[in-house]
Amino acid sequence: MDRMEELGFRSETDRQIFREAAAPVELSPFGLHSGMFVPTLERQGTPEQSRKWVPLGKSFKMIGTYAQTELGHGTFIRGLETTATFDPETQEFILDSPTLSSIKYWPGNVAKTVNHCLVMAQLYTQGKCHGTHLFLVQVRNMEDHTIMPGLEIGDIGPKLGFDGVDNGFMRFNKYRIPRMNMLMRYAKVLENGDYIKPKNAKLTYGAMVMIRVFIVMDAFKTLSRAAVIAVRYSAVRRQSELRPGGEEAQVMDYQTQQYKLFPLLATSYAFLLAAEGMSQIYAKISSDIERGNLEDMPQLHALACGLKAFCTWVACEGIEVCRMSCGGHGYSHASGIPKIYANIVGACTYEGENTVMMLQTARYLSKCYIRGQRGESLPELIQYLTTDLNVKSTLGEDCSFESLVAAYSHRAARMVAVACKLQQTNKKKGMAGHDAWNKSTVPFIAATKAHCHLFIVRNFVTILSQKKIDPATHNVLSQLCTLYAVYGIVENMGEFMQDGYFNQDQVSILNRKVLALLEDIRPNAVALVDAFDYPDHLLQSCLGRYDGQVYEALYEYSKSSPLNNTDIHSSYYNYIRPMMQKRSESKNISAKL
Ligand SMILES: CC(C)(COP(=O)(O)OP(=O)(O)OC[C@H]1O[C@@H](n2cnc3c(N)ncnc32)[C@H](O)[C@@H]1OP(=O)(O)O)[C@@H](O)C(=O)NCCC(=O)NCCSC(=O)/C=C/CC(=O)O
Ligand SMILES: Cc1cc2nc3c(=O)[nH]c(=O)nc-3n(C[C@H](O)[C@H](O)[C@H](O)COP(=O)(O)OP(=O)(O)OC[C@H]3O[C@@H](n4cnc5c(N)ncnc54)[C@H](O)[C@@H]3O)c2cc1C
Repeated sequence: MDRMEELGFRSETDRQIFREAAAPVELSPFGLHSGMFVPTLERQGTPEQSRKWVPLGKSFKMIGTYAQTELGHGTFIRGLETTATFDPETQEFILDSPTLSSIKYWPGNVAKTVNHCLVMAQLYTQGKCHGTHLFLVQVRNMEDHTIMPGLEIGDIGPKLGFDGVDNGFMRFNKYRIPRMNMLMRYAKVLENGDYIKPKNAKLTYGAMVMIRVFIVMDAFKTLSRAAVIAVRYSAVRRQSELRPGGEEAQVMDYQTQQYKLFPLLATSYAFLLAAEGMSQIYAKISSDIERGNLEDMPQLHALACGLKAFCTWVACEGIEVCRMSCGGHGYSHASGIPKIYANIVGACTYEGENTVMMLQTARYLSKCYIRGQRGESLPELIQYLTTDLNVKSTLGEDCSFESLVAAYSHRAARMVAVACKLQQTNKKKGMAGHDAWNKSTVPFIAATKAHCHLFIVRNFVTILSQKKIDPATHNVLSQLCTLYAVYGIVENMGEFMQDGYFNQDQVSILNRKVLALLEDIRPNAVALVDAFDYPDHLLQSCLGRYDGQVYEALYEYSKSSPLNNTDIHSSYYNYIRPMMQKRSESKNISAKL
């Protein structure tokens, strides 16, 4: 913190980069404080509350986290059971965990680190429940860090990853906080207990929308780091004879290795641009919301949910491909890839379980489809839904950006239409609305993935056609953009071909194009990963070192293994030698027998 002040880091982006460099492998125990707790105080508190609390948070006098999930509920926020009951006599809220399943469970850094939490609880006043709201709760003594009376707090135990984060549990026993500790920017409880409702109940969910936007950038960061490691290692690693009798080949010269890695390299660039595009959309719509214009709130929610789910799913699958493309050394922590995977794969679950998030986007697409069918105007990002589905592809040998975007638009429009028609058929069969929806959610998930895929391809193409980029760089980025789009079609050909959108010649063109692009990208592959400019300190990888001294690094890494501190391990004296002695005695006995 002090070091950031010394360095004059003011922007949150710079501070985030510094924090990542300071804790390159383990996630910072202050990540939720800076990334969720402080921004939520800023966005959900009244101006007075923000003025009072935000400086304390930014100066780390107050260290907090976001405590919403309970043992019994994480996804279904409306089902949360923690209660906050207003007591007009004392002007306090009484927080309580009425059931075992209501115990807060998972909140990061709640176990040992933070002294405050933003707690999501069902608000009761004048005997009526008004749904979930956020409350600022002090959980530890500011003098000696002991747990406040009326609270039970602890760590939830080992996890797949997130080792730097003390995820904890927290139980309230009639725990009192001042009335003014309810975040009251959008909803209020007056001194007499009257409840003033917000313009939209989902404004309370704003913190999660913000983090989902950040997670799209996390998907880029983690996938690109794994790609850097795998591509650099593939340039160093020589294995097997590509030409009989010749020298062992760089594994990057095998077409299969290129087909594994280069589309992931292209995806990394696509996700970086998508994350920047998503952030710009978030900045614009969230500022509209803060000024009271909620018109585009549904569109923001739908886009953030969909991209968060799509990008984390693809990134996690891609990181695993990078690990496996490094052979045995990829499985070692020396590669740096297992830790990258373990720390990002949780993002498919937290901040909104991916399937549930995709269904939120699907719900929005379903409503837009109906509006489109009625001839109503649609937001620009959704206008493809009115695409004429009778049109066939004009794709030629050049696989132009225009023909590729048209293909993705057609695929998404067709799949949304199929899912919506199934939902409508279910209703016509007499199903209740919720059953008609549930019985069409599998096609809706597929359609929503196609919707997100279109956003990323179109965004990549738009940036290449709008931004001023030098011709050489533009040429290489265009190769990556074309590879990302063509690879996506080849790998999902059924969805593009189901209605005969492509003819057989066009399918052959696409299959040839994806292989030709691998050869085009091969000469620039290392330069394209070097361009991410991740320092070795951040990658923490013997395989992905900039200097390529992989075997020297692996040997030094292995020698540093704690098991090498002694030549003979205590297990020999405690177990192996007694076992061997027992065997030899029993052998003598059997020999005598
Ligand atoms: C799944 C959710 C969104 C369901 O919420 P619910 O209240 O049940 O709403 P409905 O599904 O009934 O939808 C009603 C209506 O509201 C719209 N809507 C929902 N959410 C939002 C939103 N955030 N912004 C705007 N609009 C929203 C929805 O589209 C519907 O609109 P209609 O026009 O169709 O009526 C909700 O339960 C949810 O978000 N669940 C996920 C919980 C979650 O994300 N938890 C995260 C906890 S913090 C964490 O995980 C931290 C991790 C560590 C780290 O980040 O490092
Ligand atoms: C590493 C990590 C860190 C976390 N940090 C925090 C934190 O700091 N603060 C916090 O409050 N929480 C935190 N969480 C909790 C996290 O937010 C929840 O786990 C997440 O929201 C998923 O909810 P759940 O666990 O109830 O999953 P569930 O919803 O129970 O998921 C189980 C299955 O049910 C399915 N499902 C659920 N609802 C539906 C539906 N409507 N339609 C279709 N399928 C459905 C899901 O798709 C999934 O397959 C963290 C979790 C992890 C893993």
